[in-house]
Amino acid sequence: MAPNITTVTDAQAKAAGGRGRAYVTFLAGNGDYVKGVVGLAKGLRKVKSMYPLVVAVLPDVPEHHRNILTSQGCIVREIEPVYPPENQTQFAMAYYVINYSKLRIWEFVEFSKMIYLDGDIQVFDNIDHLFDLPDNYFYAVMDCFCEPTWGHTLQYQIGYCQQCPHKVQWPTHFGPKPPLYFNAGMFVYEPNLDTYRDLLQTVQVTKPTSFAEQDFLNMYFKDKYRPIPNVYNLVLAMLWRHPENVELEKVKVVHYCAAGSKPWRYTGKEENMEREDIKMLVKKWWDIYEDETLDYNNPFNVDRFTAALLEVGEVKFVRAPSAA
Ligand SMILES: O=c1ccn([C@@H]2O[C@H](COP(=O)(O)OP(=O)(O)O)[C@@H](O)[C@H]2O)c(=O)[nH]1
Ligand SMILES: OC[C@H]1O[C@H](O[C@@H]2[C@@H](O)[C@H](O)[C@@H](O)[C@H](O)[C@@H]2O)[C@H](O)[C@@H](O)[C@H]1O
Ligand SMILES: [Mn+2]
Repeated sequence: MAPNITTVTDAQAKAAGGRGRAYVTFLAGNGDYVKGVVGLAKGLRKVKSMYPLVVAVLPDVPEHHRNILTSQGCIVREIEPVYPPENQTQFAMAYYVINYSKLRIWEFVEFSKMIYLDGDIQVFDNIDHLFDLPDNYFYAVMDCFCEPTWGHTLQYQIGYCQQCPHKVQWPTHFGPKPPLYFNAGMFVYEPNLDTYRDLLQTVQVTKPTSFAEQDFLNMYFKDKYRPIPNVYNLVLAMLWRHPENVELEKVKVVHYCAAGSKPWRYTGKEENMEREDIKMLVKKWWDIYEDETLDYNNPFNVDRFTAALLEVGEVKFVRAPSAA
């Protein structure tokens, strides 16, 4: 079984000399998103991240999926679902209703700082330095409003997008420009029990909207949000909506959120999916997913892992005599 993380209070953690750092993702259901999380775990290993990957799993994630994640070195943590109040909202995607459960990750106070990554994200360059960003803010990449999934909004209807605010100006008679809006597939945050309790209480008195927990988090962290460069979360639609804002060779994190772009389901049939850059990014994901040298229990990795620990002198490894 995965190591059990005990929840410590902030005071206890501070007394113990502070808390750790980790990446965290979210997994729901018994479907194929587990492949996304395995790919993410291997991608973080490939870029030699120093920090573990915690996977917050809903109760409906089957044992054998949890075992796969543990065998890939993930820390698997079961969470209870979070449901929004009864509502008539038409979510942009019906399944978005389960994404409110992401809010449970504010309870992981055994860690001082975490980077949340969707399961359909891959990290192609080391981003550990983001953990050193100043505390007390919420860091994420700005989203784009140009996809039809935004069809219900004024921004989309007048062609306004924060990624190119000078192309179509926000009409003054519409009132103040909308605050900067982030994509909630990747963000840097600090777990905190007071914030956690307030998030859960606030969600129950907030009318759900199209982008579910993403809209909610944007409303909740409006005053703490600080944008970080697009290279930390390339929302794929940027490739055809704002190519002038993308330098593909500099991109560190790719978010496979465009319709038809999930690598483990890719057919190339949906709109924009036949693009050469999409095909290249999907192949890059598969190259990592299928690379056995990146498996956690691969002898190559275990030796490297042992060497790293020995180097920092944290543990004394005494090789057991081989059973053979
Ligand atoms: O059936 C599902 C749907 C979503 N997710 C998780 O919820 C995140 C957000 O959903 P998704 O990435 O599909 O939303 P998008 O970014 O494509 O709008 C996923 O990345 C997964 O981590 C999951 O585990 N199982
Ligand atoms: O539950 C709401 C989701 O909203 C966001 O996805 C959207 C958003 O990025 C739109 O801007 C795109 O047009 C769309 O394709 C994409 O699915 C987050 O990526 C996801 O983690 C999750 O919060
Ligand atoms: Mn996503």
